[in-house]
Amino acid sequence: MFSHYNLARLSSRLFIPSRTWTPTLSSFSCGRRLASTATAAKPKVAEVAEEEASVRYDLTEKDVQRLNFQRNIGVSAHIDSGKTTLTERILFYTGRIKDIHEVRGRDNVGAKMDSMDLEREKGITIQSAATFCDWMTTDPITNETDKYAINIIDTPGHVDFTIEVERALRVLDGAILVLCAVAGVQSQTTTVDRQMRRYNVPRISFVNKMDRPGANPWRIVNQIRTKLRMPAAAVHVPIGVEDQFRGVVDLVHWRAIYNQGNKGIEVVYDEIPSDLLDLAKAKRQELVEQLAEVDEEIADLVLMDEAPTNVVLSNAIRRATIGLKFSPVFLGSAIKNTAVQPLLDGVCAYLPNPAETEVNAMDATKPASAPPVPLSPAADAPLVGLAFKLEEGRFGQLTYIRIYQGTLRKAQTIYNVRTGKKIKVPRLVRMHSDEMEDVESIGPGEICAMFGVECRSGDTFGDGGVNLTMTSMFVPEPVISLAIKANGIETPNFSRALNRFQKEDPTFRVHIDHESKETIISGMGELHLEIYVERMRREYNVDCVTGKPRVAFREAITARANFDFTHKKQTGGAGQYAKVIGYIEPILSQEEMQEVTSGKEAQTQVGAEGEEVKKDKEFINDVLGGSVPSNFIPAVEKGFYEALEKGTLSGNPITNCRLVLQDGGFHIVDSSELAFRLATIGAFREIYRSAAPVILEPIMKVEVVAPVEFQSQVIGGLNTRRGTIIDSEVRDDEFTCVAEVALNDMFGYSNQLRGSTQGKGEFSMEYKNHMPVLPNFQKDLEDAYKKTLPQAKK
Ligand SMILES: Nc1nc2c(ncn2[C@@H]2O[C@H](COP(=O)(O)OP(=O)(O)OP(=O)(O)O)[C@@H](O)[C@H]2O)c(=O)[nH]1
Repeated sequence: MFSHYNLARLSSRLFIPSRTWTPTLSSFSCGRRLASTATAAKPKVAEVAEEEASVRYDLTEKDVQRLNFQRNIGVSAHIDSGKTTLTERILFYTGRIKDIHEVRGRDNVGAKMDSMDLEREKGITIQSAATFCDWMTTDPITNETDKYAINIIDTPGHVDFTIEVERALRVLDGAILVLCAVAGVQSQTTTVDRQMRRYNVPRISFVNKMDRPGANPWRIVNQIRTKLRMPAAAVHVPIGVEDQFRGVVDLVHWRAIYNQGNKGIEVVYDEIPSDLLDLAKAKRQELVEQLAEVDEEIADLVLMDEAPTNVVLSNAIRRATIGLKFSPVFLGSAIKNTAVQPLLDGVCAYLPNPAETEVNAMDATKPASAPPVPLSPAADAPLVGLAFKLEEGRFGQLTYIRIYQGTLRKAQTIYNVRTGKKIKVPRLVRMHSDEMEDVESIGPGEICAMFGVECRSGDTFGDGGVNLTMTSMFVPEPVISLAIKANGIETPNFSRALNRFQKEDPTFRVHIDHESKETIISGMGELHLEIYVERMRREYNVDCVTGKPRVAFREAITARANFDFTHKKQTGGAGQYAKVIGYIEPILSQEEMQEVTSGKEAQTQVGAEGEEVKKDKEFINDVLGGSVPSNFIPAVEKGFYEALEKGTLSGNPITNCRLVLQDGGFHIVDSSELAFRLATIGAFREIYRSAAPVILEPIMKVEVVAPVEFQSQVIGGLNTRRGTIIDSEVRDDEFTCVAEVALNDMFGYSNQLRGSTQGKGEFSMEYKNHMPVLPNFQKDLEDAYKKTLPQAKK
């Protein structure tokens, strides 16, 4: 048996090809260093790592052999960069599909990974799709061929479906960041970059669309360095540009790579064309220099004026990539079937295997502050798996699960750690987009799906051996909402569909407005909600009428206010009596609040019990001496959270608020849970205005791309919408402008942009954060809300 940390040494003795690990002590120690870098954002890992080595389950030789040739990767990018087109090629070259079908292709089949009818009609990816394939790669140094098993998740690019990217990255070990060779780093690229950083996901970059007029890979490499602040260098030089693009120079192994045969299926290696030799030498030197900035071994060689060998270079790229310090940049054109296979070789060579990613869980039996428990991808260890995505399939609920530790078997009894419920796994499948393959068991480090298992997205499963729960993923707050009702008589399918979608997608929320009795759905954008309304019609046969989309405003207090409130009611029979004393205050400063809402830190987390823990709402019980009996404290807490549901300024939920209960009073007969709940709500409403509340609105980062001649119209249009221009870039005949605009000012923008650019402008927007509205607008919102209140209507 071998300890987890001995993996590197063991690998060297057993089977690891030279390109994946340098079998020396230095690679071992580097592995440790990288592990701690990779988990820098997670608490107390360093302390734990030292002690926990003995707690970790040992890996067997079989484990190591399997894990070394296993990769779990995601393909993420800005909308329309070519992720689905690229994944289609990957599936074709790995033999997973027999032919290539294009997104919006003339054959009307559509790409494999866009399996929903809606996706094929709209030509966009809505849900992430999982698949797996095997890739045979030949080591250019040893000439040995190895088979790698790759799980791939293709994620949507549109920001409205950002949760799909979020949950995919949560369970992946590495990613391909796709960029367009013309547009480069776009708004959604920065979002994906942030998400990759949040989950410590190493990435290789792929500059796609090298065949497009205006393709310029060097500008894109530069943008990765400056805009994403990620040290990067190309590992390829293009052979031919734009429509002449026909292959790449491999700078690491010093050779030319071309595609031949049907749809580029054959990879041909050749000498580097003589006219590219100088450029290739300069770019290899640039690669070495960039690596020297982040890797000691290469830095030492550079200092001694020595050139690294191909093996040394390749190992350094791997180390630095896994260490989240560097991104190698590959070039290609998915649509022209050029240089996709070298990217697959790059996935195997430079992205980590499941054992190289440090993963921690929380002990569900201990408080949240207890140190995390590191997991080990050993097949014989107790099972720990995370359900990261739910989907309604033809045969019931399909639950996607990533196994972190142990083995999941068909017919095995497993436990949902949150609910403690026992479940027998009825059916286990490996997913290939909408098709599936039945399997008997799934080992650690793999992704599969179970049928007929009731759970929530984010639940952890175990086999009873350990009681561990995985930490949560970031769930952004909804920015837009609309009222919805069935067209005609409401059937049970109406609520069935809404329940289903809420369970699948944590960014989709449903609530009933108690005053207007309307059902309100909220989400990440108009398209997001539109897709669900359409799915209700198609999948549940429910035609819906929707109201006008409304911005999801929020309220927040900005100052502390003390309360001393008595709730008293005497109406004949038993009375009601409760007294509460304490204060409310903001938890975070304005700046901190903006950080939280922009997702730099997880705002909504799932605690040990699986319940949502809102970091921006907190109740503290500071009562001493029993002035409020302990059995009434939960009622005070409940009342507080109830009061937060609806602020009295505009009727929107209140965030960033802490209530501290310090004192109170009770009556031996008349006090009850109801009385304390009502007393807290009363106290809160009474002093709310003294806590200087403000209304917050979602601010969006808007990116517009249009031909240069329309630049002034576009900027003028954004200015009239009170936008702040934060970046703009002019390329040959196109320009990009990035602005921050309040979502409330963005309604109707697509029509305006179409009109002012003769239909040639495009825009995308993503949620940035919530900010206080201007005082006059706050007054308008308050007045409008007052008119909707029952007393105003009388
Ligand atoms: N010129 C050129 N066009 C490409 C290339 N790859 C993809 N495209 C085109 O770009 C468009 C978008 O491609 P998709 O594969 O749907 O992009 P995506 O990133 O998956 O899109 P979403 O999932 O909706 O974000 C399609 O019209 C493709 O044909 C390429 O290498 N060169």
